[in-house]
Amino acid sequence: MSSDKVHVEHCKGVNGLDKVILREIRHCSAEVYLYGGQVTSWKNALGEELLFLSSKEGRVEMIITCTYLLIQMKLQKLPKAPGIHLNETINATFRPPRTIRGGISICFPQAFVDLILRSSEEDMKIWPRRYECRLRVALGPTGDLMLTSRIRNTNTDGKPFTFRFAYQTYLFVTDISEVRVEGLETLDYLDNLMNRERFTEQEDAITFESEVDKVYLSTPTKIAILDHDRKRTLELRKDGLPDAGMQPCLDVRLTVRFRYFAVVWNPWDKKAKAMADFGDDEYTKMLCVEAACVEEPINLKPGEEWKGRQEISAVPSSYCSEQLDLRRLLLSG
Ligand SMILES: O=P(O)(O)OC[C@H]1O[C@H](O)[C@H](O)[C@@H](O)[C@@H]1O
Repeated sequence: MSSDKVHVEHCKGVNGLDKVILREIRHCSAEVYLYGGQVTSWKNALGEELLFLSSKEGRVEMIITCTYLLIQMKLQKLPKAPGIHLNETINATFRPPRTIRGGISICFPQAFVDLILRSSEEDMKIWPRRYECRLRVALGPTGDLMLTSRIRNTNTDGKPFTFRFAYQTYLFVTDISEVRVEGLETLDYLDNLMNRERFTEQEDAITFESEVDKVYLSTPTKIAILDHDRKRTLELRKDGLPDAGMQPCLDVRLTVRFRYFAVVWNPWDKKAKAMADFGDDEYTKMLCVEAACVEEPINLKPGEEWKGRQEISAVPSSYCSEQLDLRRLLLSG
């Protein structure tokens, strides 16, 4: 790719670890490390960071292989549109879906990176299942951050396996006491701080005054996180997928709607102090809102593949939800 078109860049990050930077045309950006496939940065067009990263070093965990292989980096272009040609003497050949070389091509980029993680022999000792885990991290045309995961059972012994999944998304907020979460009101939740007992949310919107660790059930397709101080709303969507389905043949795709679960977590002051990889006051600057399948594990037979997806967009809080929908409709129409 020539330098004026570089929207995806593979480079070295902290401690020489490989990372990929995605840049969208209005200068929104996202960074993803091959180590863990972890998205460590997502910035809007003003260069403001929208994700939270702890200032402390993380813990050492016994985990299965966590360095993904980079399999594809792409600047996706719309097909170059055939124009209206008044001069019939031109001799180029136009034949959709082939592109037309010359004239003015309209490029509408959507940069993405595809990563893959496969079980190694070492992993088999810890979790004796063969799998292929694919992750696509993409920036949408308006700077939305889109994550798509596909997990495939590649067991050769005919055995199914089960797993749980979450996009543990640490959002940066200006001041947690000024944050509201909308879309989860009146829903049932399991409270992790009360032995996963089931309650019904009584508040009109969720606000934060103490530690929260809840798993909301049957959640809607959209959850809004309103950051009052920054006058910004983060909209998390976890739908837009075909219905869940299983077919009696190999190579089926299972699509699970993340709408069923959403984890909302903030450790608050005491737990923050007790966490070695978290600054004492950093709880005021973050909120975890996670699209997850944590209650019912996902079951995959050999050859089956599960797909999950999460999208987040950042918009000024002055947009009301109808305007959001209208804007999205106009952009997609
Ligand atoms: O420390 P970690 O394993 O990364 O988990 C951090 C937090 O993640 C989730 O949000 C869970 O609901 C919490 O119970 C947990 O404390």
